[in-house]
Amino acid sequence: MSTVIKGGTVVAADRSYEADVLIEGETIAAIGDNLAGDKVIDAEGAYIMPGGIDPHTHLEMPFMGTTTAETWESGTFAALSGGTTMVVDFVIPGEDGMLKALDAWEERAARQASSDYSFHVAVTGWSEKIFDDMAAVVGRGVNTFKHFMAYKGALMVNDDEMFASFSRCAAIGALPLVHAENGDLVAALQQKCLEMGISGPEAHAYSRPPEVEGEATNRAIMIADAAGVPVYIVHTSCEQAHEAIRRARQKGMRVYGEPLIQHLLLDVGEYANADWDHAARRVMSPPFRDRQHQDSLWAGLSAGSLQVVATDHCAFTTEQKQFGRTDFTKIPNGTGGLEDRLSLLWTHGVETGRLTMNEFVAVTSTNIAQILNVYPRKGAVMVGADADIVVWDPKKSKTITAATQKSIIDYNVFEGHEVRGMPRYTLSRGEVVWGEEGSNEPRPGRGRFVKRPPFSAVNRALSTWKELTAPRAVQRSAEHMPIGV
Ligand SMILES: NC(=O)NCCC(=O)O
Ligand SMILES: [Zn+2]
Ligand SMILES: [Zn+2]
Repeated sequence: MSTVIKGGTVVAADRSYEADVLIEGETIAAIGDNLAGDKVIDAEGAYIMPGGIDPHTHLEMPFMGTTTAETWESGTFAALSGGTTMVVDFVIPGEDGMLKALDAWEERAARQASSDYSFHVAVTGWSEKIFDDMAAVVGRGVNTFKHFMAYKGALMVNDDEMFASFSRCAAIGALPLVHAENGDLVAALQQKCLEMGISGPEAHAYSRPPEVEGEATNRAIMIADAAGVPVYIVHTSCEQAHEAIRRARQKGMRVYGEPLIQHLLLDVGEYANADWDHAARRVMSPPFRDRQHQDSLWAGLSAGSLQVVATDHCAFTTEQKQFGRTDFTKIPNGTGGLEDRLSLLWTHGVETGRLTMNEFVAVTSTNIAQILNVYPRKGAVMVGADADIVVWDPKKSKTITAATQKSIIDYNVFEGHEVRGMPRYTLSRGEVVWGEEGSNEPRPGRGRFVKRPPFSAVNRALSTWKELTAPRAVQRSAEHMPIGV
């Protein structure tokens, strides 16, 4: 059975051109003029783009004494409805270690996911077992490891542990990811706010100023440089962190920065809202910033110093947020955005001229696939690639509201935002899973795990360079040594 998408404009990361796209089974078989297939999908007036990849989600994740309420079933369905065809979710090891945690995540995802998925695994300490398990994790198709510099007393790792883990990543061809906030400082500033009697959600932003993020970002980059490994900074929210990334990249270091759609669009003023629930629903780390930081992030996306737009979809219900009713440090950290990332970025990026359509495709899909070493199987409209495609209608519009969203959370932090640009159809491996001819129901069990091999081109190049420039002892003959040595 073949399908042809007809009458649209293919928008890739490097160019746009008019063509039909022929799909045979699960893959793209041809791109060209006047193609024919058993089934026709109308793309007149629309753009044919690679499906979005969200590289940062937390579905059903145990965190801060509770578990994120978005399930694999609801989260991946919400993703498809917004044009995202693959999510990469964070596995957080418990007492049983990485491999058991990976088993648990795989089981939940395999049973429920409608979209394809992959994983990152967190390194939350250091031991011989973690050293060994990291190689086993890579053997199972996961090439990225997450490090939290914040969440003191829970997930946080120190500099020694990060250096050990980053060095291990270099050896096994993996990419370290970092949540960059100085966890000691955050803990001290949280305590200070509580002592001052500021216990509401507004204290969340006071306790995590941009400097705390900028310092940690710079430190993570320096540790990665010493270890000889590329590094990916998750949820880059401010100029200070962006500056550290920009500076490192100008020096030739292999550093990636990931702004979130929330940090691009939502303002720190949200935490001052008189309604406690409104403010608490927006508590995430790092917190929202002001306009100056948002402008810096937008500039980074067009300048190329930031490469990816994600969501860090980590969604808790209002009831869960209320665990922190009397103490902001107990409000579960996290917000959502998985469903609306593409429409919001299109509206505020492409429609305003901040981004070209090609840059939009790059930061929502292609760059991510390249960085995560799964390109061009994912992230490309190309012959031989998986037919994960969004037929994007730039004229379709909606007002975002929790009342109609696919996410099962009882609110949406973008409530009331108008967006223009939405999927007409979303195809996952050749099948319409959302749109006028789709069933528009979750398809639990349809999604597949996407293996990502180690040793990307960047890993290899950096290892080669590090080996060439490694410290070497100078061989000196006895006559050039001080007497007595
Ligand atoms: N970002 C956030 O507040 N929650 C999710 C966990 C993390 O990524 O830090
Ligand atoms: Zn984080
Ligand atoms: Zn996260």
